[in-house]
Amino acid sequence: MYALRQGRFIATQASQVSRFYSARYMSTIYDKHKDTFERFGITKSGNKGVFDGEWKGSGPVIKSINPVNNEVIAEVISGNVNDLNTALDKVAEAQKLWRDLPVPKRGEVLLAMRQTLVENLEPLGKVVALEMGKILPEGIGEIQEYIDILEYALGLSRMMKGSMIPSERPGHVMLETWNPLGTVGVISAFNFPVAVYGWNSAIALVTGNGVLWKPSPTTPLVSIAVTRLIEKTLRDHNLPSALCSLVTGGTEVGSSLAADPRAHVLSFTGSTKVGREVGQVVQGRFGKSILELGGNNAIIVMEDCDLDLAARAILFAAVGTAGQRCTTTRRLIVHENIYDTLIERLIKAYGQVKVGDPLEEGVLCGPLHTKAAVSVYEETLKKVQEQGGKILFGGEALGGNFVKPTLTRVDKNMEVIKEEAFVPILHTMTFKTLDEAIAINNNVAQGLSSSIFTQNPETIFKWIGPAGSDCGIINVNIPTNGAEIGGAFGGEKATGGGRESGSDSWKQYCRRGTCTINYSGALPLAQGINFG
Ligand SMILES: NC(=O)c1ccc[n+]([C@@H]2O[C@H](COP(=O)([O-])OP(=O)(O)OC[C@H]3O[C@@H](n4cnc5c(N)ncnc54)[C@H](O)[C@@H]3O)[C@@H](O)[C@H]2O)c1
Repeated sequence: MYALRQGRFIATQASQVSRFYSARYMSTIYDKHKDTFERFGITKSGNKGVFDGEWKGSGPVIKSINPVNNEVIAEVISGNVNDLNTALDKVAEAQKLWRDLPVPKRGEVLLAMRQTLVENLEPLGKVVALEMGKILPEGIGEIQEYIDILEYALGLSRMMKGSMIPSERPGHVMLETWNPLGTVGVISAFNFPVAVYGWNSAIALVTGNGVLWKPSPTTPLVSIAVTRLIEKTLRDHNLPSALCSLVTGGTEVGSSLAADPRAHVLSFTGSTKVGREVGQVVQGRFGKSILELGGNNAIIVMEDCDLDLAARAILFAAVGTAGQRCTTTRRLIVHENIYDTLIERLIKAYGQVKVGDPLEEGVLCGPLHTKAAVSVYEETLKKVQEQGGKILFGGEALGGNFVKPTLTRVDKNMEVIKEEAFVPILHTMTFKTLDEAIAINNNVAQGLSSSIFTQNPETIFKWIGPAGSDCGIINVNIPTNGAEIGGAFGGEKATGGGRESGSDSWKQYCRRGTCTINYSGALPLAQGINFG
């Protein structure tokens, strides 16, 4: 029965995918979306990928590739280490002016940036979809996230406060101040080519810092588009536009930025492998790092849950963004009594998923970002089978960068499920007791996001308590993805320990000053020490 359904699914998918190559993409992507690119001053070639108050670029030419058909969209002259050096000096110069603005005045500038993004919401979302490969609603959602965090930062501009601390000495006052650190270097990953910059830059700016952005080398166009909008806003406010500088490029520029003491905070989003190196380099120079690294997120499904709700949540969390979110659900831990029922529903739901052009309505799963990711998909499934697991649904590359979202049946001890494969593969397994389920959830190196589906309050409080999930994000009755900007975002263990966005994450972008002011005219010492 399943085989039959699966067979029909493969045929439909294959015909859909081949249509992309033949009809839809005969004209070049750039020409087809010329108006959108021209709106941001992006041409087919010769785009300058460095901004430090002026547009330039002395590094190698990099190509932005459309993941739907691997056609070059446009070329960018990236930056090199010299460009980075100059840009870091320019940001530092601009920051001197910015740090002296009263914080609510900084908030006004952020409000204007928000307005510019609102006016460009759809076109920017489209550039994300074209360059990264995520579906259009998610591309637009990413820009919306940037808008949301700017609103949050505007609120912060009236609320970032220090505290008064009781002093043990008479006639003394102790207080805490929060001042900017200087420059925040942002190195971002391909999968959130705008939102990661938004989360960091909005908070870095409201706290009085300048920002230097090194985006993923595979998504340079949208970083140019965003920087142009920010540049205009800063100029409109008579502020030095180098405050938000950009240096596109690859490993060389990234590693130089990590090593440079002029980047007082280095916010790195990417793989655990690279993040481990970056973290050590920044620590070696006593800089501050915010590390947002890989995840291996699980959903636990308890017997007492609302199964409809769980099934719907799992589908989008595992298949959305073609499995290329740091918070994608990669492991499904299901109570043994409901496993068969849930898997049957999921297989049915997976059969309805439309894989295809991210700009087409109704498509839920776009292509993988690169061809190399297709090999990761195939190799992971090979390992599943070698280690004794089974493929329950999917398991096929569909041509180009397209793959079929896949469900596997694995044992909780298999090595393959300990790795983060950045593709739409969901490993399913069973458990008997809550303790066992929590142990499985925690038994991986990564600690980003986790969820439980249950209606039992005791289970909920155990899950969020000291013997519960060891992740930074601990959800109940919602999936592992879909974080709101109001909370602190980030994870433990090999996810790096960083926190971004809401709550008190803003403090990471600040120098904390503990100030003791003596107005007594005498000199009493702390701890009652008397030197006579
Ligand atoms: N935790 C989070 O918030 C979060 C969010 C998004 C993505 N991610 C993770 O990012 C990964 C996918 O993104 P990716 O493939 O772009 O990651 P990646 O590690 O390959 O690259 C990330 C960035 O690091 C740069 N880089 C590469 N080598 C460097 C070096 N030696 N020094 C400094 N910079 C260097 C790259 O040019 C890129 O800009 C996944 O593991 C995903 O889980 C995590």
